[in-house]
Parts: sequence; structure tokens; C-alpha cells
Amino acid sequence: MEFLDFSFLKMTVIDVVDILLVAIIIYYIYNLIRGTIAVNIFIGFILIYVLYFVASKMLHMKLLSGILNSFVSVGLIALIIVFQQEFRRFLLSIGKNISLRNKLWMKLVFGKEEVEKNNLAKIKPIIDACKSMKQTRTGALIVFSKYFDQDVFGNTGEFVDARISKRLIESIFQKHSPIHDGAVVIAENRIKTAGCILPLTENDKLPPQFGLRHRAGIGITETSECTALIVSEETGEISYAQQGKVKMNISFTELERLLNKDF
Ligand SMILES: Nc1ncnc2c1ncn2[C@@H]1O[C@H](COP(=O)(O)OP(=O)(O)OP(=O)(O)O)[C@@H](O)[C@H]1O
Repeated sequence: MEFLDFSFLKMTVIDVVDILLVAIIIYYIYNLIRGTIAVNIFIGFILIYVLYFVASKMLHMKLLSGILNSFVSVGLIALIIVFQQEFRRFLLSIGKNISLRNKLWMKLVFGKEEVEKNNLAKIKPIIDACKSMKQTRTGALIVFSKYFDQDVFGNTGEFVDARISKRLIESIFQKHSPIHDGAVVIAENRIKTAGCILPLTENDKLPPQFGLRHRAGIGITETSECTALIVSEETGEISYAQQGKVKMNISFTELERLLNKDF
């Protein structure tokens, strides 16, 4: 009687490549959802899949593998539903890599200096506004997105659609402005909305001094392909969030470098 069947361990080069590719995909997905609650669901699903693999391929346990099989086969649809936002980010990040290549082409065609000069003209009013808001301890939250996604940003706040200017940014965030609460969204090189309510991050490992403004700035970068700049009302410190991670207390030189890269 055969107890254990290790025939599946005979591997070809294709099998090794197959395993490597799956490992890369799992690593990439894990990186994408690290620090969010989704990581527990992902680990749970991987464990059930490993159990199913052992029960059906090694131990040939018909009943258990039958039950696990029905779970694994609907699992993919369940995963797509549970990880809606992460799938969205995954697809967006593929698109972003393609548009990054466009940026490189632009640098090759128009020259690096010309492209950077144009970029600096776009970024300067934002940096100047941040310098002034840091001094006056004016709290601000600015989101940078390549495209204006109506579903994400269009349902709350006021539609502005204005040229980016230092004075406009300062006016929006000054304490007596009716739209100073919430975020300004800059997309397609325009100030699109102000007073926008964003999803808050569920990350429980953030510094305790991070309140709602920081949580909203980090939260939006977890679910959408965008970056966020936060000026703290309490300390005047500038933070920069990207893909759910935050750089705290950055200098204006660093801010310029980050905006030049991402905006
Ligand atoms: N969901 C949200 N989306 C966008 N902005 C929000 C959201 N929730 C709160 N805010 C903004 O954050 C402000 C409150 O900031 P809070 O003091 O809680 O944050 P903080 O991270 O401690 O920042 P600060 O250092 O500026 O105090 C609100 O007045 C509002 O403008």
C-alpha cells in the first residue's frame, strides 16, 4: 500500500521557472498589501491552498481534498471581490510603469533639462505654498494623481478645476475658508477639487501623533495610484505618502525631488 506519493517532486526546468514565477507574484502581492488588514486574508488563503495541495497530491485524501477543492475553486472569485482595491492598484501600477517610460522618452526627445524646467514651473507654486503654510502652521492635505478619477475624487468636495497657484492653495487651506477641511486634488496639471473626503488608512502601526489628516493622506495612496503631501497644523512638518507608506518631516529639497519624480 502506498502511503505517500512524492512523484510530484520530480521537477523539470519548466517546473522550476513555474515555481519562481508564482513566488514572484506572491511576493509582489504581499508587498502591495503589506501593513493592511488584507494581508491576513491573503495568508489564510495561501494556507488553505497549501493544505489542499498536501491533502490531494500527497496524501490523496478524497473527502478533505473534495471539500477544500470546492473552496479553492470559488476562492479566485472571492479573492477578486475581497481584494478589489488591491487589484485596482496592481493594474494601475502596470499602467504607471508604462507612463514612466513615456517620461523617459520625453526626456530623450526634448532633452532632460527642458523637461525638468517645465516640471519645476509646475511644482514651484506648490512648494512655495507649502513653505508659507509651514511657517503659519496651516494644516494642508494635497493629493497628486495623474488622472482625475470621478469615482474616487468626484463625489465629495468642491469642483475647482483651476490653474495651480501658490495663492489659490494658500486661500483654500486658510482656516476661515469654507473648503479648508479635506484634501485638494491635483490631477492633469490642474487643481481639480478642494474639501475632498478621502478614505482613512487601517494601518495600526502609524505613529500615535498621526491624526485624521495624515491617515486620510496615507489611506488614499493605499487604494489609488496617487501620492499625498501633508502639512501638519500642529508642527508645520511636511510628510509625503506613497503606496501606503509615509516619509515624515521631509525637507523642501526632498519634496522637490519627490514631486519631480512623481508629479
Ligand atoms: N477623511 C478625510 N479626508 C480628508 N481630510 C480629512 C479627513 N478627515 C479629516 N481630515 C482633515 O484633517 C483635519 C483634522 O486633522 P487632525 O488634527 O485629526 O490630523 P493630524 O493628522 O493630527 O494633522 P495635524 O498635525 O495637522 O493636526 C480635519 O480638519 C480635516 O481637514
